[in-house]
Amino acid sequence: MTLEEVIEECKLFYLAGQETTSTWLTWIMIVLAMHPDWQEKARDEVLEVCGKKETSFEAISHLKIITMILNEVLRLYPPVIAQYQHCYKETKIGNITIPAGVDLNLPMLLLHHNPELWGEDAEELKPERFSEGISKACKDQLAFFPFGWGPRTCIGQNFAMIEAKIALATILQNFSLELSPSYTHAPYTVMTLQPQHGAHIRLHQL
Ligand code: HEM
Repeated sequence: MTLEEVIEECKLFYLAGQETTSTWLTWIMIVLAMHPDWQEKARDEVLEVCGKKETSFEAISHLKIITMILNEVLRLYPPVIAQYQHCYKETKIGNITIPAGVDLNLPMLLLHHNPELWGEDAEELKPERFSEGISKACKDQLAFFPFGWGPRTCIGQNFAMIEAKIALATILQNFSLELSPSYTHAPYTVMTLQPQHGAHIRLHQL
C-alpha cells in the first residue's frame, strides 16, 4: 500500500468506526432512560456478571440481556439508515435482473420497522425479540442488517459490539439514567441517525 492509501484507510476507520458507535451508544442511553424497567434488568445483569469490578473480555460474553438491548436499539435506531450500491455490470439475483448503471437503495431503517416482518409491535422497544438470537428475532433474518451484509459487511462489527458492551456496562455500574423533561424525541439523519435536539439525560451517580 502507498502512504496515501494508508492515510485514506485511517480516515475511513475513524469515520466509519467513531460516528456510528457513538450515535449507537447515545440511542442506547436514551432508550434505557425512557425504559427504566429495561435499565434495571440491564444493571442487574451487569452487577451479577461483573459486580462493581472493571468489565473483562471474558465477562462481557455472558451479558445476554445487554446483547438483546443492543440489538433492539440497532433495529429501532440503526446508525446507518440505508445503504447505496451501484450496479457496475448486469447482475441476476434470483428472478430479478439488475441492469448495469442502476443505483440500489437498501433501506435498513424501513425494513427494521416493517410490521409485516417484525409484527404489529414493530415500533415498540422489545429486546426480548432477540432472546433466541438474531436468526429467530424476525420472520426473515435478512431483514436485520445494521452492519450491512455479504462480503463487504462492516469489518468493525465485532469490535463495535465489544466496545458498546464495555461502555454500557461501565455506565450502568456507576450511574442511573433519567430522561430530562426537556428531551424531545426526534430521530433525524445527518449522515447517521441522531436525536435532533440532543440527548438530554440526567445521570445520577450510584
Ligand atoms: C454501531 C457501529 C457500526 C455500524 C452500525 C456500522 C455500519 C456499517 C455498514 C452498514 C457498513 C457498510 C457495509 C456494506 O457495504 O455491506 C460498514 C462498513 C465499514 N465499517 Fe462499520 N459500522 C459500525 C462500526 C464500525 C467500527 C467500530 C469500525 C472500525 C473500527 C468500522 C469500520 C468499517 C469499515 C472499514 C467499513 C468498510 C468495509 C468495506 O467496505 O470493506 N465500523 N459499517
